[in-house]
Formats: sequence, structure tokens, C-alpha cells
Amino acid sequence: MHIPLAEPPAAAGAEHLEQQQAAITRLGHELRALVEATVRTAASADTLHRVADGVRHVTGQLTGRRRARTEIPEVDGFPGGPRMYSPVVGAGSPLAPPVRITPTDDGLIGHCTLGIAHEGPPGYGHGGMSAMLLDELMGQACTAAGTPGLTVSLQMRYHQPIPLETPLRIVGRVTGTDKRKIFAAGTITTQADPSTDLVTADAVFITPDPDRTRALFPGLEEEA
Ligand SMILES: CCCCCCCC/C=C\CCCCCCCC(=O)SCCNC(=O)CCNC(=O)[C@H](O)C(C)(C)COP(=O)(O)OP(=O)(O)OC[C@H]1O[C@@H](n2cnc3c(N)ncnc32)[C@H](O)[C@@H]1OP(=O)(O)O
Repeated sequence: MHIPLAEPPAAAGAEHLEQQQAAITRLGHELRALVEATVRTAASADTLHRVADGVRHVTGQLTGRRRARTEIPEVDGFPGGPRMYSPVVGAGSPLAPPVRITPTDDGLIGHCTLGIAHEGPPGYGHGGMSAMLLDELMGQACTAAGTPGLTVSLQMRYHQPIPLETPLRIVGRVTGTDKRKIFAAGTITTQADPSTDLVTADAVFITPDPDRTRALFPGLEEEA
């Protein structure tokens, strides 16, 4: 079984997909603003109740067909394409900072800024967020290297707290392979001081064998 990395959308449907992605991105942006306002507000209980009623009303407008659990959204490509609802890179996810990723000669670089919604210690990023950022960058580096895999081991080292509301730089790169195992490393720094590691990580990813891949991802299109 050969699983190609995701291709850009076919020309016929490209315009529709672009419009859909733009709308998803816009809703994600507004939802992130809502999350940010929610975790910062000092509004009265009355106001919070009123807003909760309004949000419930808005949620009720997202009707129609709901994506099944293992279904890959039409706006996405997997593996290796856009992930609109990823909690890390998804422009449509209010959970995502979101991270913007660019390839380099030696892996991938991600840029993002964490907000108060991602807080661990007051004023600093949650350690689980750092793990999520690095897992994603290293995982995507595996895919970009042509060896997509699932994380089986993730070792984190927290050297200094990650400041919130500060542009961050996340690096992920593949350091080696051994059959289906891919070894990766990653770092988080601020964009202003990329030579001071705040968090570093090492991880092992495994490319599942074809039977396991089919079982795990029934929505994945195969090429003969
Ligand atoms: C071709 C398409 C492939 C598609 C897959 C790619 C998808 C990703 C693509 C795009 C995403 C972009 C970004 C995502 C980033 C975030 C990533 C995540 O969040 S991943 C979610 C969390 N991780 C899990 O849920 C995994 C749970 N684990 C499993 O399902 C299994 O462990 C699995 C399928 C990954 C492997 O199971 P086995 O049965 O095939 O592998 P065994 O035979 O146990 O091990 C193979 C070799 O690896 C070693 N190994 C196993 N665990 C190890 C470990 N922890 N450390 C070191 N080596 C280990 C073993 O000793 C063995 O080595 P020896 O061949 O004997 O030399």
C-alpha cells in the first residue's frame, strides 16, 4: 500500500474549498476572540449568564450533517495537508494558537503566540501546551520527511517558563530513522531570542504497518 502525501485540492473544487476554508478560518478567529474574552473578563454573573444564553443560541445554528469520528474533513489533507480543526495548527479551532508552519532545510519552524487561555503558572504557558506544540512540530517534520508516524514516546525538558503574549518559535526536525521508527527533536524559544532554549524535546514516532494504518484511518484514500 502506498499512501501519498496529500495533494492540493483538485482544480474543479478548489474555489469551493477555498471559500469553505476562509469561512472556517473566520469562525475560528471569532471563537478565539470569544475564548480570550471569556478567560479575561471580570464581568458580573448577570452578564455571564446573558452571554451564555447567547452562545447557546449561536451553537444551535450549527445544524446539519455532522462529521463522523474517523471522517477526514473535505477541507483537509491527511497526511501532509491542511488540518483546519487541529488543536495546534487549525485555523478553524478555537483551541489552537494557531501555529503557522514553514519548512526549512533541516525540518520545520512554527510560529505562534500563546494567550491567557493557554496559561499554566500565572503569566506563563501550560507545560501540556508546550508538549502539544513540540509533538505537532516533530510529527509534521516526520511527515514532511516522507515518513509519517504516530508518537510512541515524548520526552520533555522544561528549562525556563514560556512567556504568554510573546511571539514564539518552535522547531521540529527528524534526527534519524530505524525501520518504522523515526527519531525527532524539537525546541521552543522566543522569536526575539532564538538561541535560548526554553523547552526541548525528543520523540520517537512509528509508521504503522499498512494493516494498522487501514484500521486506524478508514477515511484515508489509498493509491494502488
Ligand atoms: C502511512 C500513513 C501513516 C499515517 C500515520 C501518521 C499519522 C500522523 C500524520 C500527521 C500528523 C501530523 C502531526 C501529528 C502530531 C501529533 C502526533 C500524535 O498526536 S500521535 C497520537 C498519539 N500516539 C498514539 O496514539 C500512538 C499509539 N500507539 C500505537 O497506536 C502503536 O504503538 C503504533 C501503531 C504506533 C505502533 O504499533 P506497532 O504494533 O506497529 O509497533 P510495534 O511493533 O509495537 O513497534 C515497532 C518498533 O518500535 C519500537 N517501539 C515501540 N514503542 C517504542 C517506544 N516508545 N520507544 C522506542 N521504540 C519503540 C518497538 O520496539 C519496535 O521496534 P523493533 O522493530 O522491534 O526494533
